[in-house]
Amino acid sequence: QREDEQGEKTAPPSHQLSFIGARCCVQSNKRCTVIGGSGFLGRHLVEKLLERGYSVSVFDIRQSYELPGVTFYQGDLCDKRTLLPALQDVSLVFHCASPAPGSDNRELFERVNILGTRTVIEACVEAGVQKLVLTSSASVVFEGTDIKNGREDLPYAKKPIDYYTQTKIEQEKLVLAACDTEKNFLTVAIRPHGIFGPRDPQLVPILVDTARRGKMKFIIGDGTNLVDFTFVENVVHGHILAAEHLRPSSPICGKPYHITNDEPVRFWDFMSEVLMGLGYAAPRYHLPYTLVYGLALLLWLLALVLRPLVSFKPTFTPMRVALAGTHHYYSCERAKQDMGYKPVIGLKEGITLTVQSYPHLRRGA
Ligand SMILES: NC(=O)C1=CN([C@@H]2O[C@H](COP(=O)(O)OP(=O)(O)OC[C@H]3O[C@@H](n4cnc5c(N)ncnc54)[C@H](O)[C@@H]3O)[C@@H](O)[C@H]2O)C=CC1
Ligand SMILES: CC(C)CCC[C@@H](C)[C@H]1CC[C@H]2C3=C(CC[C@]12C)[C@@]1(C)CCC(=O)C[C@@H]1CC3
Repeated sequence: QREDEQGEKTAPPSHQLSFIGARCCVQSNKRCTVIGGSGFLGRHLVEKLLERGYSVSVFDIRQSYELPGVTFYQGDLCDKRTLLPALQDVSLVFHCASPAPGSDNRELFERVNILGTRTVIEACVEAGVQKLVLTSSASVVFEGTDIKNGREDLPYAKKPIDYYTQTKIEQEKLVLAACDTEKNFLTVAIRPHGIFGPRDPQLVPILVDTARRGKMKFIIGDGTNLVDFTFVENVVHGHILAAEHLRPSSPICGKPYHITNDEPVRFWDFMSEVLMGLGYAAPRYHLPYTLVYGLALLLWLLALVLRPLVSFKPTFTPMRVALAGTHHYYSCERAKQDMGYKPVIGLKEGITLTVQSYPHLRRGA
């Protein structure tokens, strides 16, 4: 093990890692914990970290898989006592836990994303963790109107489109404000957008379910709006780059970074390609954006009023309609400059890999 100019333990070149990793223990600066590691992004991150010679622990409210070499800690991140054991002797923590965006449960979002993140920061400091990488979201600046090539200096949304976004804003502010080079506690926030890939529980399953119910016939608006969809491996790559560039002298300390595929695509072309890849027809008929948004708002209000009596979940929520009918794509120039980010998988290849990974969602399966 070597030491760099900051006195930090550094890893040997990556070709040595598998050899050393196979034979003995992993260096202390390669011990990390992934909070939310049972989830879609979390599990992909865990797999890549293992591949790169890290020793990985997972902290999550549920355990969704087993992997040799991964220690699981099950618990709620809002509870510091259960969280602390998962952070012992760890120098790096990834925080990618959140309630699902579709849950519309204000109390839950506030508890987990705001109070819980405060707890994560306190626990990291108490346990002597040196680096915290947060999975934020590019949506923290999205208010339901067009964003074209948005950079990180856009202001946070003043009117966030839902509780998920509102609490992701607070979460990001907390983590970035906690960055303290004097105390050697360094933080950074990664803002991905529209993550897709194998095992995604959201985008493709919701899309297929909507198609199977015969509701995927319409294009909201004129269909030319450009959006970022980011293949999960690129998001993982951005997280690992951020962790490895996080040093006291680095420009990335305390900053947010957009991580995208850097290939904005028409929202409806992307949806059509996924649908057709799985054997479903692409949507064809156009509906005016304002009409659909108004209807979605009405349905959402109705669901809210009727909640004590009946529970129903509309497919076309105002949030989904806004995401489907506006431009929202982001520049990842800052990540390219400060940490040499470049997507590792192109959009076309990402779509192919994703479609292939869902044989059970194919038409007729
Ligand atoms: N999926 C997407 O398109 C995008 C996701 N993100 C962010 O990426 C992160 C990961 O998202 P996904 O992997 O898609 O979601 P996911 O739902 O698959 O994973 C989230 C994980 O957090 C865990 N979790 C939730 N509450 C917890 C609690 N109280 N204590 C411990 N663990 C808890 C869940 O059990 C789950 O395993 C989230 O922070 C999300 O906000 C950001 C941008 C886009
Ligand atoms: C029914 C159809 C009109 C739309 C089906 C696809 C949608 C489920 C997805 C399209 C864009 C996605 C997206 C997210 C969730 C899934 C979609 C709405 C996020 C809200 C997930 C969390 C984030 O941080 C931002 C994402 C933006 C894009």
